[in-house]
Amino acid sequence: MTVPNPARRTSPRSDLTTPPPDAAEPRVDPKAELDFSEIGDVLGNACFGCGPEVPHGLRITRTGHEGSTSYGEFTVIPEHQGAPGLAHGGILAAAMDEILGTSAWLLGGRYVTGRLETDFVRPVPVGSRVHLTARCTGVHGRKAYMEGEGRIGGPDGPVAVRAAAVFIEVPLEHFTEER
Ligand SMILES: CCCCCCCCCCCC(=O)SCCNC(=O)CCNC(=O)[C@H](O)C(C)(C)COP(=O)(O)OP(=O)(O)OC[C@H]1O[C@@H](n2cnc3c(N)ncnc32)[C@H](O)[C@@H]1OP(=O)(O)O
Repeated sequence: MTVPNPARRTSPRSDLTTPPPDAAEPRVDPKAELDFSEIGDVLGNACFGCGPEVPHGLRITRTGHEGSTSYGEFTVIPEHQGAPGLAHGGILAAAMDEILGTSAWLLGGRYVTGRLETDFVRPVPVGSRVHLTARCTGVHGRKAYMEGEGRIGGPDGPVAVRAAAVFIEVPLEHFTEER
């Protein structure tokens, strides 16, 4: 297996996903926190990322949070393959989108992914349990800057994927208007 060179893989962040100097510190909304711990499935069960019974979905379990840092896990199943025996990169990006979106949710607004940048650091074999972490690095207007990583086998396992993103706050109509 190819060994990644950490010196060349410091961060997926670009200027677009780096908070500006005058960004505010993230503040967790107590009501969103309540959603996280007591409702969990507030968005329904159809989500490809976290729906517990979506066929071939990621079925990510949110395992906890500390401030805006959130944690989750999922298992790579054969239907998540790209190259034989290995997770598809799009699956790993979707997993990062989900956990980054979870941290954005904790801020209390309704956020959608505007931009998602991903570094694929090492291959992830089918059967792996992937441990996801995400956090908010700053808020500026409607923009929430996010970053996170996925590790193989445990919270201290080797990093397989890193992501940085900017999420944009949207009104409720974003989800309800007819298109
Ligand atoms: C416990 C339960 C947990 C629940 C946890 C739930 C987890 C769910 C996770 C899944 C999340 C998703 O996948 S969401 C689905 C994927 N995403 C989408 O479908 C979004 C599609 N795109 C859009 O609808 C739109 O482009 C928007 C809303 C993103 C932006 O449009 P807009 O509202 O007109 O805003 P606009 O004026 O263009 O931009 C507002 C500001 O954001 C910046 N901005 C906009 N787009 C970008 C961009 N790509 N990259 C950088 N910056 C951007 C602009 O420069 C501007 O900055 P400034 O001028 O203010 O400085």
